[in-house]
Amino acid sequence: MQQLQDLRVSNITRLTAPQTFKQRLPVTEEIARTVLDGREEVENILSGKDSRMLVIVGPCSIHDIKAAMEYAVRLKALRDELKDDLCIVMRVYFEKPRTTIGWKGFINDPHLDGSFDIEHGLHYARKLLLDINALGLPTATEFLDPFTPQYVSDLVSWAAIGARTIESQTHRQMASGLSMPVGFKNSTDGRIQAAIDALRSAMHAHSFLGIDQEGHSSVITTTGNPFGHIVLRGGSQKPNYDPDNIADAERRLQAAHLPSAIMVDCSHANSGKKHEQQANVWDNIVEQRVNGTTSIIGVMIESNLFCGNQPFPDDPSSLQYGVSITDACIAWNETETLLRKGAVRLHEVLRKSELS
Ligand SMILES: O=C[C@H](O)[C@H](O)COP(=O)(O)O
Ligand SMILES: C=C(OP(=O)(O)O)C(=O)O
Repeated sequence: MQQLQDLRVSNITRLTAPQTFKQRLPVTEEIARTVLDGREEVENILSGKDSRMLVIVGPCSIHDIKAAMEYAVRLKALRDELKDDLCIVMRVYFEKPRTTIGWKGFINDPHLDGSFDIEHGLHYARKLLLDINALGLPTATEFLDPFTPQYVSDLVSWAAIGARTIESQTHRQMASGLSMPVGFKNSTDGRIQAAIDALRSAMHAHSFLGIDQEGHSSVITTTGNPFGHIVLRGGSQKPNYDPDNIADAERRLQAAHLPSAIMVDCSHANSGKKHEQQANVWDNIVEQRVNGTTSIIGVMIESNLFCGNQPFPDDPSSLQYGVSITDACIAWNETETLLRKGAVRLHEVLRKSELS
């Protein structure tokens, strides 16, 4: 008999089950409080009970635990300082969806050397999420591989479904079972409708294939996620955060009988992938909010200790510390300045609406 399967599979390595990771790296009471409070803050912003601006900010991707922790310590202090006007959550992205090929993130290849040590990637990712939450700083991530949430989603307060997977039924089903609010990006070509369709799909119950906590192939049945919203990230080399595009998104959401809750990604096609442009997008969004566009509930910013990016290394020891190895980010100093400036501007509006 000729071989019928695995003709193009060179290896299958069994992974440790999610529950074993959780026993090795358990959640403490204090960490659980940070995760749950973070989710509740985001939910309150989405339902209009909390009028602060949600800010998902942090590196395009995590590749160095030490630098990520240094960033987290700084961000926690800024979160506390600006807490009256902004709800700051750290972007902690471990999975990178690629347009064609490229490094697929820290979980897939944590040693940056093509050894694809996913077992350690999951371990270090879980450990970093625990450490960041232990600071009292909630986390945000993109979920890409449908098995990843079983390993780390208990430590995440906001999740994204990215522009490259927004039309995928697998990802919509996954989002329907996630325990935290989820942002759905518009497609890479700029279409908003795919994000709205994803949002509607994820609100519903689904049954699909997945793994359970013991790592067994299982049927997962979900109840649907009521805390979804769209994220405008621009597309086809064009931004989509201007008032006309925001109004168009509001109309489409209303037509679909969905709440008008929109996040704007200051990076990606909204910045033309030029990190210097992110501040302009942020300023524009703050002004739209000040002028009464309450449908804009939050922003995403790609920021790192130092600005710009560097090529994926042949030799990981040659990397510059605190600089992105995926999309270019704004530097920490600029992040602090622009968030402080925006918070002052938003403060007047928040106080006015509280008084009225
Ligand atoms: O956010 C990161 C990138 O924009 C995304 O992973 C796509 O990257 P690529 O087009 O370089 O593959
Ligand atoms: C890949 C990302 O974004 P998008 O899906 O919008 O391209 C990202 O935020 O890292």
